[in-house]
Amino acid sequence: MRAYGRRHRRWTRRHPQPLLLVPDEPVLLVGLASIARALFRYRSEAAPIYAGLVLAGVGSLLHHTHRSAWPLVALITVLVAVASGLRGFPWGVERREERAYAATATAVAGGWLSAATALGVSSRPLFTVLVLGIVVLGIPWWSHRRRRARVRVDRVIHAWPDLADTIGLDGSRVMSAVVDTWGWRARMKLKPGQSVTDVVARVPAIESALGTRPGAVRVEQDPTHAGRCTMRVLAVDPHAGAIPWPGPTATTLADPIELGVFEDATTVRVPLLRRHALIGGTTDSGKSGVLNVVLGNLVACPDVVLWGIDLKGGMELQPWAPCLARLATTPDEAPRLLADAVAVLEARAHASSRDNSRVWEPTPNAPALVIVIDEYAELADTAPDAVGYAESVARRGRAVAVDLLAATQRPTQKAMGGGALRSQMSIRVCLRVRERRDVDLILDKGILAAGWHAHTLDAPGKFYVLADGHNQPRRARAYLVTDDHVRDTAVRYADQRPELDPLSQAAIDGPRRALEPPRVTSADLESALLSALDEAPDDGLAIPELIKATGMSRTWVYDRLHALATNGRARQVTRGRWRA
Ligand SMILES: Nc1ncnc2c1ncn2[C@@H]1O[C@H](COP(=O)(O)OP(=O)(O)OP(=O)(O)O)[C@@H](O)[C@H]1O
Repeated sequence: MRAYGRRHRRWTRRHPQPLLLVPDEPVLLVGLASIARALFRYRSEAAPIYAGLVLAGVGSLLHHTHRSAWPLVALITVLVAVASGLRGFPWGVERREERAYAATATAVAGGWLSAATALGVSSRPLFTVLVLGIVVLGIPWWSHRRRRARVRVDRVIHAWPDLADTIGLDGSRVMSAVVDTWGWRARMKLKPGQSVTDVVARVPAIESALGTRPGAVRVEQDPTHAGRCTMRVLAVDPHAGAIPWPGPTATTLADPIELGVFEDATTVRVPLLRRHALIGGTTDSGKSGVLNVVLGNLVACPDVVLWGIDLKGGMELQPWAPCLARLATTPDEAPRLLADAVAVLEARAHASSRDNSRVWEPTPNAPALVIVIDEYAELADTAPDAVGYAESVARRGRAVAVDLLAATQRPTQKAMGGGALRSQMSIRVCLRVRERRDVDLILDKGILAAGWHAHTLDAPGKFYVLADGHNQPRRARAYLVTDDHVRDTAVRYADQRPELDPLSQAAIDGPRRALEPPRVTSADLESALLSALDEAPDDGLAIPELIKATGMSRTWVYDRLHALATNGRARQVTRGRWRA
C-alpha cells in the first residue's frame, strides 16, 4: 500500500493535472464577483475611466431632465476649479502642481458636462472629446509618483495580516499610514505580549516581505505605548542624489533651521538662537551650500539683522547682499565690522545689566545680530586684528543675541585660536575633510574615534552635525540651494529686513573706536559664565563644560560659581553640575 502511495505521488509529480476548483456558488456569480473585486482593487488606476463613465451618465441624465441647467453647471465648474486651484478644495490636495492639475481636470470635466447637458452626450464631437480628455488627463494621473505610492501602501496595509503571519508578527495591525517624499510611514499596533524588540528583530523579514532594498525599513518605538511602534519604509535612499531646498521654514530665529535630511529621511533641525555655529570642510565639500540653507532661512526671519564677511571678494555672500545690512569684502572692512559688533554687544550687555534682564530676546524691533563669515581662516590670515573681535563676540555674544556663523576650509589651530573660538561654537557642522585630524579640529577632540568619520563622506553637501540634540554620528545631507533659489529668496525678502534697534545703532554711530584688540575683562568672563549657566540644560553643566565656555581655569570657575551661588544667581543641580 505504501509502495502504491509512493508510485502515485511520483506519477502525479511527473504528470501534473490542472487544478479543478468546484465553487459552491454558481460560476456566473463567482465570475462577476472576481470582476467586481478587480475593478475595486484597481480603482485608483482606473479612476480617469470611471470619472469619464460617471460624466457620461450624469451628462445624459441632465440632458434629458434639466437641459436648460447648463449655465448653472458651468458656473459651479468655474467656482470649483478656482477653489481647487487656490486651496485644493474639495480634492484635499496641497502641493502647487497637484492643485494645478485638480483645477485643470475640474475645468475640463465641468466644461464637458455643461456642453453635454445642453447638447447631449451623443452629439458628435463630445464623445471624442471625452475619450481624448480621459487619455490626456489620465497620463499625469497614471504617472503621478505619490498616487502610485499611496496605492502601493494601501495594498500593503490590506495584505498586512497575511504578511504579518508569514514573518512571525501575527496579530499586529497597521493603524494608519502616510506617504511622504521618501516613502511611507505606518503606525502599528502589536499583539498583546509583542514588543518593538520583536519587530526590530524581524526587520530583514519585513524588508523581504515588502520587497524593499535591504536597510529600507526602520522601526521606532511609540514613546507613549509599549505595544505600538512606527515603521518607516524608505522607497528611495534620501542621500542618493541632491535634495532640493524646500524654501525657508523658519519665521523667527527661535525656530530651528532645517539644514537637510539624515539617512533615515528625518529632517536635520538645528536651533540657532543664542548659539554660534562653525561649518568646516574641504574645498567643494558644500560649505557655501550649508551657509546658503542657513541664510535662506534667516532672511525670512524678521527678528534677525544679518551682517556678512566674505574675503573672497564677496563671491559667496554677494548674492545675498540685498538682505545683508552690511557686507565686508576687504581685510580693512572686516575688523571694522567686527569691532562694531563688539560695540553692539557691549551696549546690549550694559543695558541688560542696567535693566536686570539676563538675556536679549530678539523681536523685529530689537532684532538679533548674526554675523556670517565665509572662510574664517582667510580672515585670520589677512586681517589678524579682526580675530580678537570675533573671539570676543564668540565669548560674550550669546546672551545678547549677537551670534557668529563661520565657515572654514582650513580649520587650523591658528585659525581656530588654538580651539578657543571653536569651544564657543555650540553648533558644528563637518562636511567632507581631507585629513582625519580635521574632524577633531572642526567637531571636537577625540570625536573621530567615536565614529564621526567625516573623511569618508563621499558627496558634496553630506555632513555630520554636533549640536544640542545631535550627539550621535549620523550622516546627513544638506538641501541644495541653487543660484536661482538664492536670487529669488534674496529679492523676495529684501524689503522685509529689519533694522538694528536704536540702542545698538547708537553704539555703532558713536565715536569711532581705535581698532585695538579688545581686552578681556573679568566682567566679560563672568557674563560668559552666566550665559552658559542660563542656557544649561535642566540637569546643569559639568565643571569641564564651564571651563570650556569661559576658557578659564578650574579654580576661577569654582570661585565664581560659589560667589554666584551666594548671590542666588547660580545653583548646584547635582554634585558637580550647575545652572542659573
Ligand atoms: N547639498 C548639496 N547637494 C548636492 N550638491 C551640492 C550640495 N552642496 C554643494 N553641492 C555642489 O558641490 C559643489 C561645491 O559646493 P560649494 O561651493 O558649496 O562648496 P564649498 O565647500 O563652499 O567650496 P569652496 O571651498 O571652494 O568654497 C557645487 O557644485 C555644488 O553644486
